[in-house]
Amino acid sequence: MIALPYLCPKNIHLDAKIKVAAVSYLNTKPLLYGIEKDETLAGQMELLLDYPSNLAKSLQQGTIDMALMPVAAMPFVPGARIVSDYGIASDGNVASVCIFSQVPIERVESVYLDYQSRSSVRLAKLLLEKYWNKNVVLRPAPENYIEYINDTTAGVIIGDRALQQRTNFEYVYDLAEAWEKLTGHPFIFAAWIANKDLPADFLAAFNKANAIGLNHIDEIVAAHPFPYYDLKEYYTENIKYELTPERKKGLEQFLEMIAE
Ligand SMILES: C=C(O[C@@H]1C=C(C(=O)O)C=C[C@H]1O)C(=O)O
Repeated sequence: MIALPYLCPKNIHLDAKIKVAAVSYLNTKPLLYGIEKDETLAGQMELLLDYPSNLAKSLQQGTIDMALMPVAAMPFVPGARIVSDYGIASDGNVASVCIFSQVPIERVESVYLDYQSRSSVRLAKLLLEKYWNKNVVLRPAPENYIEYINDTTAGVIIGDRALQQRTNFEYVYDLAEAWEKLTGHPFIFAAWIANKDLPADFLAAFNKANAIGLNHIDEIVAAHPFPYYDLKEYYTENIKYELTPERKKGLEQFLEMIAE
């Protein structure tokens, strides 16, 4: 039989770009710096931005191929695997993942859970129970929920909005710091995750490109004026980008604890 390569559906897919989705917050800018500048990668992939809970949904639904996905969603995405050495982590004191409250945690009776998050809301539930020993009402958050954080109702807020809210509340409880106190481990919030095999050469180039921005932090800070928080401190002290063995131990423990 004569092979007709131009009719083979496989060849059509050769032209399809790999759909990669990243977190749309400031915390991800250093990882994207090198990726966006790399012309070879740009030719191979399409970059989309969204908030974390939507990234998990898109990977689960198969509308994207790879995402900087919240690790708490891993058990719900069949075939999910970490495909890079970079992600969004913290060794304690992440600054942008906190429970915000106008009363001390001892008096909190209910907590709104940020609809944009998967990892931090799961972490908050775990910490309220095991670190603060509290039994509170957990509330799904409407879009404008920050307005309703008052009195004995607290709220988990993540990302840029959390950095903006730090001076608006009497009490700010950092969840990576509480996790570190509870377990002695760092915390990984999100990692580059795929649920299918992707070309090894693409993944290798993608991995390398992640590291480039980490050597250009001053330039990235200058390109993103942000009056609410010192981004240099955020990128160098609060967020940790390398998925080191020590940080992966924290991830392993988190996944074990949420599976219980
Ligand atoms: C530190 C952060 O890490 C994140 C928190 C996530 C989550 O809670 O699901 C997911 C991705 C990261 O953006 C943050 O957003 O502030």
